[in-house]
Amino acid sequence: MASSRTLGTFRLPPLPTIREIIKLFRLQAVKQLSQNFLLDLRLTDKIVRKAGNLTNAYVYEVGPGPGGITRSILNAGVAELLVVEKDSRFIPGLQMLSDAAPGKLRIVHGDVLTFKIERAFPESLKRQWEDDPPNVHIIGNLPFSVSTPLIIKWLENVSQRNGPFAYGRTRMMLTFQKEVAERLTATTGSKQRSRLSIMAQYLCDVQHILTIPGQAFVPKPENVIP
Ligand SMILES: C[S@@+](CC[C@H](N)C(=O)[O-])C[C@H]1O[C@@H](n2cnc3c(N)ncnc32)[C@H](O)[C@@H]1O
Repeated sequence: MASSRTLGTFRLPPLPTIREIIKLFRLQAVKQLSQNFLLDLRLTDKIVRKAGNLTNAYVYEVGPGPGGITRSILNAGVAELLVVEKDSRFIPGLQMLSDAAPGKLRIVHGDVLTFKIERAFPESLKRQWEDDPPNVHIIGNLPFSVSTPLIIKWLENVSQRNGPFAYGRTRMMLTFQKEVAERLTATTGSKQRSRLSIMAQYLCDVQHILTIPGQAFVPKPENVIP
C-alpha cells in the first residue's frame, strides 16, 4: 500500500476552527506586532491553490500565527511543511496541528529574518538555476513591517543564489500591503515605479495574483494585496 506522502491525499482530521483556537489559546492579535489573521479557510485554501501544485512539495511558511494558511498547505498534499513563528503564544496551537498531521509539520520558534532555510530541506531538492523550479515553495502572510525588509533580503538572496534560492528558483506566494504590492508590480512609466519595482522585476517574475479585502483579516488592517 502506498503512503499518503506519495499519493498526496492527506487531509487533516476535523479540528477546532481558527476562531476557536484563538479563544482556546488566548491568541488576541498584538497591535504593535501588526498581527492580522485570516480565519476563513475557504480564502486560505484559495491563496494556497494560487501558489500552484503543492503535491509532495517542501513548503516554508513564514509567520503561521494561528494556522489558517498552515491548514490549507497541509491539506494540499505536501511532503513537508516547515513553519517559522516568532511569537511563542502560537506554538501550542501549531503543535496541535502537527499532532494532527504526523511527520508533516515542522515548527520552528524563531525569526524569519535570521532563519537559515537553505539547510532545512533535503539536498536532493536542489536544482540548477536554469532548470525547472525546485519543489520548494515559500508562502506567507507576514506583518508589513517584516514583509518589506524580508523581500529585500530575499531579492539579495536571489541575486546570490543563496538562502531560499540555494534550492534553485524557489517560488514565493506572499501578501503585501497594497502600496508595496503596487510598487512590486509597477510597470515602466507608472506612478508607483520605484527601486523596489526595478529590483524585483529584474530578479523575479512578479505577479499580482489576488486582492484580499481588508475585512477578511481579523482585526482589519489598512489596504492589503498579495
Ligand atoms: C499578519 S499575521 C498572519 C498570521 C497567519 N499567517 C494568518 O494569515 O492568519 C503575521 C504572523 O507573523 C508572525 N511574525 C511576525 N514577525 C515575524 C518574524 N520576524 N519571524 C517569524 N514570524 C513573525 C506574527 O507573530 C504573526 O503570527
